[in-house]
Amino acid sequence: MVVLAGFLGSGKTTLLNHLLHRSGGSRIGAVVNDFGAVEIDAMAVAGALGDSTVSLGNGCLCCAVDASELDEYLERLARPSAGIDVVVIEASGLAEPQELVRMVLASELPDIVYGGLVEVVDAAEFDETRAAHPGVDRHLALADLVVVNKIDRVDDPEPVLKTVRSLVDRAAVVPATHGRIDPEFLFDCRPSEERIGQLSFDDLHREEDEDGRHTQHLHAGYDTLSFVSEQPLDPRRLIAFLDSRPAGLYRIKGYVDFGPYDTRNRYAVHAVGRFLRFYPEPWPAGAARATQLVLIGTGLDTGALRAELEGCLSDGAPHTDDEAGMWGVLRYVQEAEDPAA
Ligand SMILES: Nc1nc2c(ncn2[C@@H]2O[C@H](COP(=O)(O)OP(=O)(O)OP(=O)(O)O)[C@@H](O)[C@H]2O)c(=O)[nH]1
Repeated sequence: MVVLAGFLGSGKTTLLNHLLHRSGGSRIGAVVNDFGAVEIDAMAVAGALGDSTVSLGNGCLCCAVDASELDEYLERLARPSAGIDVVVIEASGLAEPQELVRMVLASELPDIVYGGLVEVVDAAEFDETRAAHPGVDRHLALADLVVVNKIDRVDDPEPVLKTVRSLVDRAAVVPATHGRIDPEFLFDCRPSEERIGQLSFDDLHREEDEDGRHTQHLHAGYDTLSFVSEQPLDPRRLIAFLDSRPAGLYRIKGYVDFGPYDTRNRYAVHAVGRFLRFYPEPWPAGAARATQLVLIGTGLDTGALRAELEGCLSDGAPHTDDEAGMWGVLRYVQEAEDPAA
């Protein structure tokens, strides 16, 4: 069992998808823990995994009451007939990794072996994330492997790599772009006995008891908004909304239906801090045409945001004379970018 954690939008799902495509002979199962009522992450990996994905849906895995709940999911993936070698638990971007590690260590399933904590870091947003959330340092100190992702977004990766190395406790620090790390590296990443000692149940409980379980979780101060609509969105209105998004709105993910503006494709959307990208992809056969978005941030007026998103709904006007309607969106589509390549 490998626990995959990292702050919102750092690239956990991207890394998981890379592992799924490059795992060689190993079979990988995944437990996807999303934050928000719409299971965007589960949708993003489901195609690649089929029956080997378990999605925990709404809520946060680190707040699950006990390990037995997790065991229920793991049992499905760990049974020999599933033929799965490695299970990756992708934590929501706001999860507390030590809670997840504690739950894996507490698993009563005989076949479950804890295989380490992988933390993904967004190299481009690292300084700001740390400044806003000092808890991130604590997470890095617990990690067995730190993937410093999005190296392509920084001019000089050395300063961030140096800072990360100063925060880890013997963990390997690997720079990466689009989560492309050697899977062998990750699967071999077993914690030494010393590390298990460091992450003993006692230590983890102690931390929990002293500080209170929920109050210090990263997600305690976060607002989330899930927006679902079967009515397509108007591309110009959505771009106007995104261009003026409030600073506290740190993360947006999901799929957008632009209706008649592009009947063939849905548009996966990712905003992380200042970063915004659309990824058009053909609608999967049989998929319901709908927009599904999750917005996460601090100090959000979720009622006002919902109203603004409702204001982005298309009024159904024909667009035949409006070829330029999608230009704003296409500005944020990157050509020939294939995260899985
Ligand atoms: N430029 C660049 N973008 C990346 C890289 N890795 C991931 N991304 C993009 O960053 C965005 C967020 O990636 P995800 O993999 O969804 O991040 P996540 O950590 O699973 O996000 P949460 O589930 O919200 O915590 C997507 O638009 C990715 O395509 C990278 O190395 N470079």
